[in-house]
Amino acid sequence: MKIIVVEDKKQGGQTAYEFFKNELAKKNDAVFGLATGSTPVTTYEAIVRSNLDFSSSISVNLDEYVGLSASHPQSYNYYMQQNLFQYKPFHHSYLPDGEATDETKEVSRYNLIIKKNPIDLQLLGIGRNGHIGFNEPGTDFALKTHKVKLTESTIAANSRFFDNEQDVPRYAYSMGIGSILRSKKIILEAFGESKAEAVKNMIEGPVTRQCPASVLQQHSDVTVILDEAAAQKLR
Ligand SMILES: N[C@@H]1[C@@H](O)[C@H](O)[C@@H](COP(=O)(O)O)O[C@@H]1O
Repeated sequence: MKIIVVEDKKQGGQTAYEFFKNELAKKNDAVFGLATGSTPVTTYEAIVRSNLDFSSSISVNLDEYVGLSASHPQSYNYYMQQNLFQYKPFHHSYLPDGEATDETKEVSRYNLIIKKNPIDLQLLGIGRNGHIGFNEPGTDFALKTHKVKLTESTIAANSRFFDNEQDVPRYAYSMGIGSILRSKKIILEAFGESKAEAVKNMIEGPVTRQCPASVLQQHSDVTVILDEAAAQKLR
């Protein structure tokens, strides 16, 4: 793993943006794996400020809450529209459908999309408990897309985006770790003290299902972008 420590999340976003720029320069029809949450916001801001053109590229998002429509303000579909797609449209953008009525079909549909569109550059954040996407502690590393029961700690952490904790969906669809690991290049961003423990476990801890992000130690091209606060527990 390569580790880059930046001054703040704005600089972190700029650093991640460079990866997008380099990928597009190699291949204008590249496939980008995209993430949501507060962490990638500065990356999307840097992309929006730039002249990068994604109109020949594909995006595939990591996850979506089960039960939320694409127009729900807390859905990840909505987040992507607001933060990126309205300014930088892709040739095609894929996300799981939170309102799918047949869950088994939805999982197969999404797996087929990932199979047909191998990810060149995957952007990741990390949960306070070490989750990536919505792959919570204990998840089998071989899994592809699956429906996840969110842990209490994730529900509590994500409740800040909702009016109250009761409104946070209890389930999500998530790309599995097996699929994430097949991305050619991965960048993971983490900002702030609340991520320091998960970052330490990811980088210095054993590879264990208890910290899903630790599996990234087994991938050959991972860059971790941290601010000082997120890096503070590293040796
Ligand atoms: N499913 C998302 C993840 O993809 C994200 O990386 C993580 C951290 O979120 P944040 O960036 O808001 O701290 O939690 C969420 O639950």
